[in-house]
Amino acid sequence: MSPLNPILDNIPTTPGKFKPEKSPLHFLHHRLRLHTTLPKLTLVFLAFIFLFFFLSPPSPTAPRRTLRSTSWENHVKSSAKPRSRAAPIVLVTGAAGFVGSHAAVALKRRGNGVVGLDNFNPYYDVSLKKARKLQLLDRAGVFIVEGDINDAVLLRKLFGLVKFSHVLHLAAQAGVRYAMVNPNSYVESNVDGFVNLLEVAKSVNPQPVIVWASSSSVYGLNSKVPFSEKDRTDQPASLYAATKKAGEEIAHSYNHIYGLSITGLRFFTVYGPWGRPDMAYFFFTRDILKRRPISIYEGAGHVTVARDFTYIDDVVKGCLAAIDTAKKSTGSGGKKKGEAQFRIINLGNTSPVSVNKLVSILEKLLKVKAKKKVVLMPRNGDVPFTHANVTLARKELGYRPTTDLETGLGKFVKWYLEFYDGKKKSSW
Ligand SMILES: O=C(O)[C@H]1O[C@H](OP(=O)(O)OP(=O)(O)OC[C@H]2O[C@@H](n3ccc(=O)[nH]c3=O)[C@H](O)[C@@H]2O)[C@H](O)[C@@H](O)[C@H]1O
Repeated sequence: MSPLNPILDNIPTTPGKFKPEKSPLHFLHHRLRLHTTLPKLTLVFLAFIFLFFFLSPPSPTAPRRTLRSTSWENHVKSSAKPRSRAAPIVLVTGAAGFVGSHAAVALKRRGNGVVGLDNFNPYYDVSLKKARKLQLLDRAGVFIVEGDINDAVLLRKLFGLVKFSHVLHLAAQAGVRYAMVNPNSYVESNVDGFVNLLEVAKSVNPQPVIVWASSSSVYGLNSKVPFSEKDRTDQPASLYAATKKAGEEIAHSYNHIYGLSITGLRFFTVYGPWGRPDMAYFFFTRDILKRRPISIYEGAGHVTVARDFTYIDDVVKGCLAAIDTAKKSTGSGGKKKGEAQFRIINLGNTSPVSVNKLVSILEKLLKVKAKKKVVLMPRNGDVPFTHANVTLARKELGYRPTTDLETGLGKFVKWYLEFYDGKKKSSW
């Protein structure tokens, strides 16, 4: 794991990189030419202390706790300072992710205190996550701690440093199809990690409000459209969907037992600049530009596959409105003091577009004809159709999506061409 906090960049990461013949002990010994036993022993002791503090390997997930640890703590505290006393102070998990980076920047820009947390895992190109950190978060003044939501010690440390009023929990193992490749990663992040976060959140005082990302995939095989929060969600089509649904049930139990105020937002296929390379619109763009064939799924009986593609700025507005409209948690120190708010809200675009149409928009924007292969949708967790009913989002959050797919993809393509051409890095 590479150190991402600039102040910690020069600390050796692995003991194996340390060359004994150039150790501080050797250096001091050589320079001082000590001949008596007592000073030698003192020197050995001092050297041992030095080696212990500076060269002990960090835990794989927690920030490096070295003699300089106060530096990262100070960064956390200063990033958490809101512009005005009444403004929210938000811990954003998954802050180097697609939605997380945009949301953290938007919160900071409007004057909230914001601290990011992200484990920079290699599910997709880590350099894109690092670029989001450098070009979005650092520029906006959001400090990001490299760590994992499964690290309870780190979470408690963060809550000890800052009285977070809200957690915007966006850290997750995303992607529908990858769940067949690495099922355990979904349980680890979306179930274990979420429980770990809620355990810490319920026990601190004051308890923060939790706003978190669920998914349209919980509707699974539901065929009643548009999808309303009242529709059944007990037929997941993928393990990803099952873990998001589990998250909703877990959230309910923590709300019920401990008085945590929790809002789950069901995101519908979010896309836009700085997006995720594992998503179809993103890798279709890469493959069309590289003149590689792309597979367009269709359902049995030539049924068109479609998604309610939702532009990132609309989703971010929904996240911020969820923070602003959430009622406070009622518990303290792990004890419920009264009923707390529990919400589940769709954040979609309300106008599904077929994958065929998505591709034709990309062809127009990229000025390249795609090499299309129409294939039967594999049994890999995909569902044929999503369509959000956002009546509740409008009522609760004042949510009104404003970006159609053509406009949103135009912004994505502009970013994509600048980012990858600018980096002269066309393959990943
Ligand atoms: O809202 C969600 O809950 C999820 O949204 C997203 O999943 P999806 O809606 O499946 O998006 P994405 O993979 O971009 O496929 C888009 C379309 O292209 C079709 N598709 C896909 C691949 C391919 O090769 N061909 C193809 O036609 C495919 O069948 C689909 O119709 C997030 O990844 C997920 O993390 C979760 O947040």
